[in-house]
Amino acid sequence: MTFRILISDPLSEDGIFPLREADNIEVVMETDLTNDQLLERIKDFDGLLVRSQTQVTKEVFAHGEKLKVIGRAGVGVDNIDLEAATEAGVIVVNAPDGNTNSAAEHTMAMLMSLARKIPQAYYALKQERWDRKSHVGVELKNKTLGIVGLGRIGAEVATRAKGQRMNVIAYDPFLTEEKAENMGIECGTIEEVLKAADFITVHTPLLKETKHLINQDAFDLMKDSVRVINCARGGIIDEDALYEAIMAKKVAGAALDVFEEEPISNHKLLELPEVIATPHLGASTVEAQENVAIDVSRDVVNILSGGVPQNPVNLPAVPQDIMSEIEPYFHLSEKLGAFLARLVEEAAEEINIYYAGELSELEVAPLTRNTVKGVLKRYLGDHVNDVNAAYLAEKKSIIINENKTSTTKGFTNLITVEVKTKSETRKVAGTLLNGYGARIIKVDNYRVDVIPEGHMVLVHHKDQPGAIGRVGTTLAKDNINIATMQVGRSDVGGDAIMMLTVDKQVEQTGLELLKELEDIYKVTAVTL
Ligand SMILES: NC(=O)c1ccc[n+]([C@@H]2O[C@H](COP(=O)([O-])OP(=O)(O)OC[C@H]3O[C@@H](n4cnc5c(N)ncnc54)[C@H](O)[C@@H]3O)[C@@H](O)[C@H]2O)c1
Ligand SMILES: O=C(O)[C@H](O)COP(=O)(O)O
Repeated sequence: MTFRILISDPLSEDGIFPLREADNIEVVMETDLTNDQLLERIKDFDGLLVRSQTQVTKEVFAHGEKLKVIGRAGVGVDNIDLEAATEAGVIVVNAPDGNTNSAAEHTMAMLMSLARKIPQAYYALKQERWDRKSHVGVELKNKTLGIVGLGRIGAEVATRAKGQRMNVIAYDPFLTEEKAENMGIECGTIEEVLKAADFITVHTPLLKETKHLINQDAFDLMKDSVRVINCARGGIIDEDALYEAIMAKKVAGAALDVFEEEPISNHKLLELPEVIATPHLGASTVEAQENVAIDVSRDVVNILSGGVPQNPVNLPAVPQDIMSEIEPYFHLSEKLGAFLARLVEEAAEEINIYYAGELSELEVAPLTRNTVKGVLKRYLGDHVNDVNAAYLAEKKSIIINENKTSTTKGFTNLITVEVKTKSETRKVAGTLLNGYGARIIKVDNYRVDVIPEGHMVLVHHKDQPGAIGRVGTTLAKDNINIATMQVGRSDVGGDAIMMLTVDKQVEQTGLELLKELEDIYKVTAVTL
């Protein structure tokens, strides 16, 4: 099978070699598509690679029926509708590390340009104006830089600012006094940072909480003649409030690489001599572009070959060492979920998963997702995958519980899945036998030993002589060969089950005949 990948923003050709080298991937680069053209084109593609320009909207997912992966060659994913991606079961990956250095260097370039009015002076000179008076700057040495958001880029900026002999004070919800001390900077609340700084630079993502984080109230707290820099995302600084603060001489200068609307055109801010700007160039270096294209291409190849991505955005990342420990249980966990979903007659309201033995020591969240996927496929079809299983369960108000215990009743590992519906609770348990693979070892309270594969028939009956024979004869009349049979009973003459594996699927008419037999309560066919 060949997977088709559309690249809709300019990406480094040198960086996409992992895609070019993959035998089963065809790359198409079309970087001038309008939104409507993208909607038309996307239906033919399994993957889409973008930077910040392409808007990956809900409609893109609605049209992209074959889409499996969106790769963001960069950090910010605010141009991608993550909820729509998750709902559609499309995994989103990004490249969070590759452009950190370039973005930090660009921030420093903007900081210095702002302090020394280099763009304004250059512009005057280009216009043949030898104007030294209007372009007197300020030094960075001994000034305080306030950093809002001390993640990858913020921390790199802090190190560089210290190199300029600036004092640095930062606010980040995850910044501790101890970490700040180790970095040789000060840790403050956002108010303390805003009040103390001569220069303020923001390095948060654009989120609901950070939208207009720097607003009129924030400007009011700042020192007079403060200078502000935004090389993170347009919208973190309220552009209208910034305009007013510059007009009121509260803010002496602003350096902007990003804007609330991009591309920006004719904005009143750009007309102010205090404002210097670049058109979202923070990551635009040869090195950063190569790095992010390599990282994201590798993840796309990984995903399309069934592997685990390094930088998933809408799926919790699982470290490789943990993944290799739980990988052998993936098949079992999904089959248990799928098996159980066939046994219940109504929609699941609660799924309880119990991990025992050596599994109780492991990070089992990916197995839980896999089990839930197995259950939900019964109701929602192949559309359910690891990315959207938990999301879809939540949307359907299905409660998921994950439990661990070290006792295993003799098995080194045991997964028990219980599904509750409005009127019944059913459960199934399975284990991975060293060297023999997956086994279902219990159905409800009956002990069995069945490979969870192929066609099965589960018969609930009364423990009476002749019941087994009647089932065998009826199946034989339907030309169904029984491969294996397990029986279990609660007590002599009481309730019992037969678990048959058969060579071909028993059709509905065959099931009806079985159900009519004497002493038979219930018959369920399961194909895994
Ligand atoms: N201009 C560019 O071309 C360019 C290039 C790369 C990254 N970026 C942008 O830079 C920003 C930072 O990127 P990064 O790689 O450092 O991300 P990161 O995730 O490493 O760091 C973001 C930090 O912001 C902090 N944060 C979140 N909410 C906050 C809040 N309300 N107040 C204070 N801090 C808060 C987080 O705790 C985190 O430490 C992102 O918006 C990214 O899209 C822009
Ligand atoms: O979030 C990012 O990585 C930067 O904003 C870079 O965006 P770009 O890939 O469009 O340059």
